[in-house]
Amino acid sequence: MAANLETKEPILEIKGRNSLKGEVTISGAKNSALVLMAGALLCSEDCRLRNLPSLVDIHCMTQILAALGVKLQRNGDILEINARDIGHDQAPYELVSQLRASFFVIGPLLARLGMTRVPLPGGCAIGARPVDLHVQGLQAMGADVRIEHGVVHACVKGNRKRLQGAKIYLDYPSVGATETIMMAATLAEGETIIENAAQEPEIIDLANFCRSMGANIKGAGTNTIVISGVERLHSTEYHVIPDRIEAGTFLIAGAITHSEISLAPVFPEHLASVIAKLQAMGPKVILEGSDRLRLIPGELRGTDIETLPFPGFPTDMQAQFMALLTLSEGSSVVTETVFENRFGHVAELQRMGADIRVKGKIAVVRGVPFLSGAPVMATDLRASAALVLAGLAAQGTTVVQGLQHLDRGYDNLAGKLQKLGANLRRVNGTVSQKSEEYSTIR
Ligand SMILES: CC(=O)N[C@H]1[C@@H](OP(=O)(O)OP(=O)(O)OC[C@H]2O[C@@H](n3ccc(=O)[nH]c3=O)[C@H](O)[C@@H]2O)O[C@H](CO)[C@@H](O)[C@@H]1O
Ligand SMILES: C=C(OP(=O)(O)O)C(=O)O
Repeated sequence: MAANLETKEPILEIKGRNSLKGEVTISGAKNSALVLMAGALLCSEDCRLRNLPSLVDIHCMTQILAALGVKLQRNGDILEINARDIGHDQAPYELVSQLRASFFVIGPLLARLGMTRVPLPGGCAIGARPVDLHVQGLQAMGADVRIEHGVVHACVKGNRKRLQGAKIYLDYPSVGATETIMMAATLAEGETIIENAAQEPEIIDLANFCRSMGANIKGAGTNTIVISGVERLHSTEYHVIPDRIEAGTFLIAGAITHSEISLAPVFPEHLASVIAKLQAMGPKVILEGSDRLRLIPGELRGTDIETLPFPGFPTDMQAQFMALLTLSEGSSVVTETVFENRFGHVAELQRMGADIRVKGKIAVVRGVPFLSGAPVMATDLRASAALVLAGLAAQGTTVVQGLQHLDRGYDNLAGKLQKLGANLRRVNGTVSQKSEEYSTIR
């Protein structure tokens, strides 16, 4: 029990074992919106992004663009961006250090200005996360790149004004490196071919966004992307795709609480591996119309999961699935192949009674009959979601700390769960175990 927990940080108190009901609206995709905001730097005319989620990461990216001299205006889920006058070539360290996607400004800034300086990025502490593939790609396109005091300095070599098209093979299909090279190549001279490119839906969204501004990009969504550089891009209005990871998190919320819920809008093809694994465990996922999913709960059986680049099972869903596996019958093996340090949630799930053993990149989960509420600390974004999910199913009260991680990437997760009937509340400051202020228990 989390009795009389004293904390000044905001926390989430969850009373578990409530069933959920109803429909949840899925917000725009964080990882798409962030890279599209960087992509807007490629264009000197107005860009309007619709369906932007409300997240700390988005706010932070807005501040980075503003610090570069970009004019921005947000109205609800719409963001107007005008990057005609980029006044600074250096992105500010205090902001860039807070999120990984901040580094993605390097490609567009280099393509637009011929030079730029971008500090090494932050983001979830889930591995070393180097930027060597981004750097090698830019170098192949004729950039001089050096790293000094944690800042990447890049400029177009010699007296050329534009980057040059190149054939680039990625040693690993890195999402970020594919995006950096794609954006840089959009305004380069000649043709760029990216081989072993990432195939994530966010790559297709970036290609569609750039195309809507007049870029010439083919093959996005396959492992070979061909970009023919153009001299300039024009104004656009663009709708961000739904967040497949938020959708996956809600599917698990339904499965772990044995509740029937539906979610929309979603692109079901973005969730194919997640749906396949859920169905292998017992619940059913039904497609209604073209963009609504209904989760029908079922008895939970363990299954094995291996994270892989898209279309494989997403690393950004591994922690949430692990929460579900802790309550599933039998043993499951979870193999994390994308990031070398993405098991931060394990120790916290163990505090709630989960039976998990970790060796290197493999975790063996043996299902237990129940989890018990406990005070737990989120170590990164998806770990925080996993703890919330575990809390929804646990007996008693779970108190999740470290909400700065959750706020980076989930648009009002607590509010959306509350609307579905979850018994939770967010508290800023000191908390005790008293429960009068909880929402009504069904
Ligand atoms: C803001 C954003 O979009 N974040 C997503 C993006 O992160 P991000 O773009 O950082 O992920 P990458 O695909 O680049 O990283 C995958 C692997 O490649 C390695 N690597 C990457 C780049 C590089 O230059 N050198 C290198 O070795 C990384 O350390 C990691 O082990 O894709 C990940 C993989 O789907 C997701 O988990 C993140 O949510
Ligand atoms: C790892 C993630 O984000 P980032 O790359 O921004 O750290 C994530 O979205 O799960």
